[in-house]
Amino acid sequence: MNISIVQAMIDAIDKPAIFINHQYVIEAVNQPYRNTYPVDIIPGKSQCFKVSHGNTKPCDQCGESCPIQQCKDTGRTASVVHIHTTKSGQSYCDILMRPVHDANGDLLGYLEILDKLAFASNYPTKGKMIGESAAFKAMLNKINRAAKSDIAVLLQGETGTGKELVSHALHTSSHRAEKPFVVIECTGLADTLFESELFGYEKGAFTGAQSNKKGLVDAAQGGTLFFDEIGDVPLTMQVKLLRLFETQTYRPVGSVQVKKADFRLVCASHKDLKSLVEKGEFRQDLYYRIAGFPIHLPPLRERQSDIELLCSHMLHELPSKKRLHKSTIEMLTNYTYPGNIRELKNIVEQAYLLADENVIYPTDLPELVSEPTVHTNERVLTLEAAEAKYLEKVVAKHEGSIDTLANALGVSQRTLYRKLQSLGLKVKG
Ligand SMILES: Nc1ncnc2c1ncn2[C@@H]1O[C@H](COP(=O)(O)OP(=O)(O)OP(=O)(O)O)[C@@H](O)[C@H]1O
Repeated sequence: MNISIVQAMIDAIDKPAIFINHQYVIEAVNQPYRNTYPVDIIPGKSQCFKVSHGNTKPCDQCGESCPIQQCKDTGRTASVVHIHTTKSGQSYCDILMRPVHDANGDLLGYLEILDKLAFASNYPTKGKMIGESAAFKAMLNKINRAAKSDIAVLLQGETGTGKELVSHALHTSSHRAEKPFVVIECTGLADTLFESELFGYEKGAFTGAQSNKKGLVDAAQGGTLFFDEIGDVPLTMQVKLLRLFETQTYRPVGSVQVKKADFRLVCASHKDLKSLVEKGEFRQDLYYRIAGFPIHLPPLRERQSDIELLCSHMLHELPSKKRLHKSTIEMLTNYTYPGNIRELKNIVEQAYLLADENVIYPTDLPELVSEPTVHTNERVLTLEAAEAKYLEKVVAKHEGSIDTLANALGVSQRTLYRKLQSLGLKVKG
C-alpha cells in the first residue's frame, strides 16, 4: 500500500479523518483530525483508541462498541456515536468507519471520518441536549444523519421528550443554520386562522385585513419550518399542507398570485400518526410526505441511566449550588415520568426550592415521586394490600377527625371505621 497516496486522499477530506490498519494503528491523518485532539499523532505509531479516548485497549474491550470490530463482523461500513476526549474537552462524535479493499478484494484498512456533534453533551452544558445512555446516542446518530440532508423529518415521542429541542438541533446542524427557524404550533388553530397564519393574506381578504401580511412560510424562507403537533391539523387543512409540501408553492389568502416556498420540513407529534391514518383522522399521503426520515425520541423511563446527569444539568442552571442526596437520586431513577424531561425539570426545580440545606433529600421531592408505581413485570399488589398501604399513609398524615377523612375518601364513617379497625389503625383527631 502506497502511504503517500493514502495521505493525499485523507488530506482531500474536509472533516477530521484518519486511515487505520488492522492493528488499530493510524497510518495517515489529516490536519482537521490533528486539530481535534490534544495529543501528538505519529503516523505508523499512534493507536486510534489512545488518541480519541486515552484508552490502552480497543473500545470493545472497554465496554463500548468499536466501529472497526463492527466492520470486521459485517464486512460493511459502520457508524457509531462515541464520546471523545478532544482539545475542547469531552465531545460527542459521530464516527463513520469504512473498510477499504484493493483491486483483489483484500482488506487494506479502515477509513474513519468524524463529525463533532455540537448540539449534544455528556456533562451539564447550557442549551445542549444532555445524555449518555445507549438510546440517547442512537437518537444523536439519527439526528446527525438527517441534519446533513433536506429530507422531511418526523419526530415521534411522548410529551416532554425533547421534540422541539431536537428540531432546533436539526436546524442548527444543517446548511440552513444561518436562515430562520420558524415554529408552527398546530394545536387549537381554527381552519381559517391556520391558513392566514401560514400563508399570510392580502389587504381586504377578510374583515380586519387592513394591510398585506406575510405568513410563517414566508418568514421561514431558506430556513426550517417546524410543525409541532402536526397530528392536530384538521383534515380540511391537511390537503392544503400536502399541496404546500409537494409543490413548495402556496397562495396567500385573498391573493391570485402563487408564491414559491423554500424551507426544510420538520414535523413532530406525540400521537401515533399511523394509527390516526388507520382511523381516517390523518391523510395517508400526507403521512408519507412528512415521514421521510422518522426519528423516535425515547421516553425518560427508557433512559433511566441519564436521570442523574439530567438532574445535575438542571441544578447547574439554578442560582445556588445544591446537590441531590444518594437516596434522592435512587427515588428519582425509579419514577416513571409520564411528562418525561419536562416533568423531571419541574420536580428538580420544586425540590431545589423546598430544600433548606444544600443537599436535596427525598422528603423535598413532590409526593407523587415516592408513590409506588406499577412497572411491567413487577409484582402487582392485590387491591386489598394497596388499599391497606394507602390508608396507612393517609391516616399518618391526616390532622382532622374520622368524619372529615371519610368524607375525603368518599366512604361512610362506619365503613372507614371498620377498615381502620381491621388494620389496627387509628385517626389522631
Ligand atoms: N436531552 C435533553 N437535555 C436537556 N434538556 C432537555 C433534553 N430534552 C428535553 N429537554 C428539556 O425538556 C423540556 C421539554 O422539551 P421539549 O419542549 O423539546 O419537549 P417536547 O417533546 O417538544 O414536548 P411537547 O410534546 O409537550 O411539546 C425543555 O425544557 C427542554 O429544554
